Amino acid sequence: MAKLLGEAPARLSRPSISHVIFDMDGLLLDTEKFYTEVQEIILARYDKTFDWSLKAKMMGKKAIEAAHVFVEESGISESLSPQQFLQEREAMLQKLFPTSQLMPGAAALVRHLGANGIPICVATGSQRSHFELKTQRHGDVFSLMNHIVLGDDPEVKQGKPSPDVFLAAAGRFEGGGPADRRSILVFEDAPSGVTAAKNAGMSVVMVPDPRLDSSFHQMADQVVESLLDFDPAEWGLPPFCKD
Ligand SMILES: O=P(O)(O)OC[C@H](O)CO
Ligand SMILES: [Mg+2]
Repeated sequence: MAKLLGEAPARLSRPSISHVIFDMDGLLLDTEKFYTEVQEIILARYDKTFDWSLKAKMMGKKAIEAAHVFVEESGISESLSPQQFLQEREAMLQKLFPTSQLMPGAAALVRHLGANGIPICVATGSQRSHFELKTQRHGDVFSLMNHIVLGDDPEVKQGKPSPDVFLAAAGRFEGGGPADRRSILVFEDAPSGVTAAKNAGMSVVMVPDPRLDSSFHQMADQVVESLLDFDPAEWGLPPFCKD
């Protein structure tokens, strides 16, 4: 099976990458499954099914923005407000988040780029309280980041697909980051995140969940099945050492 799922037509003009920004949920950490699980439980109470077309519209967004999508798109806004939805899922999420695991290939890629002096950071829609719970067992990886920009950062006025979180992340690299934003490579799993990175003028590798409709792959510059399949050398980044 091909590990490279897609390639944008502009492959030959691919820029050389100097800086890397990682998304967190569903990209570095396997936390998207927790959101799916609790949202399935909540919708089941209304005799409704949580499916991947709704998931695609929610993932990557700030909590309150995703909550509006959830109650409106599922047709339960008369019974449950976005705020009530967030309160209800919070208790379940707080139990699940500390069990978060790294996605395949995440630790190796972060360590490789860090060891080779590539400036790296995280840009997530996740709020600080959730970030702390999700990363409590993964300080060794997250401590390698130059900085981490969270969804409740004052500079992030709007969540993804707004470019705010990626522009804030770029601006916090030494010297304000590279002038040519295309030389920043963003790793993302969510449609809203890929759009946000493109809105910020950056290059994007998408690592989508296989259940996500492939029409969402189109905006990404490259689509891979797993971080294990990413080849840094294709982007002018230091190559992995061959054993
Ligand atoms: O994918 P992230 O890291 O931007 O997180 C967004 C939400 O917390 C979950 O969809
Ligand atoms: Mg994500």
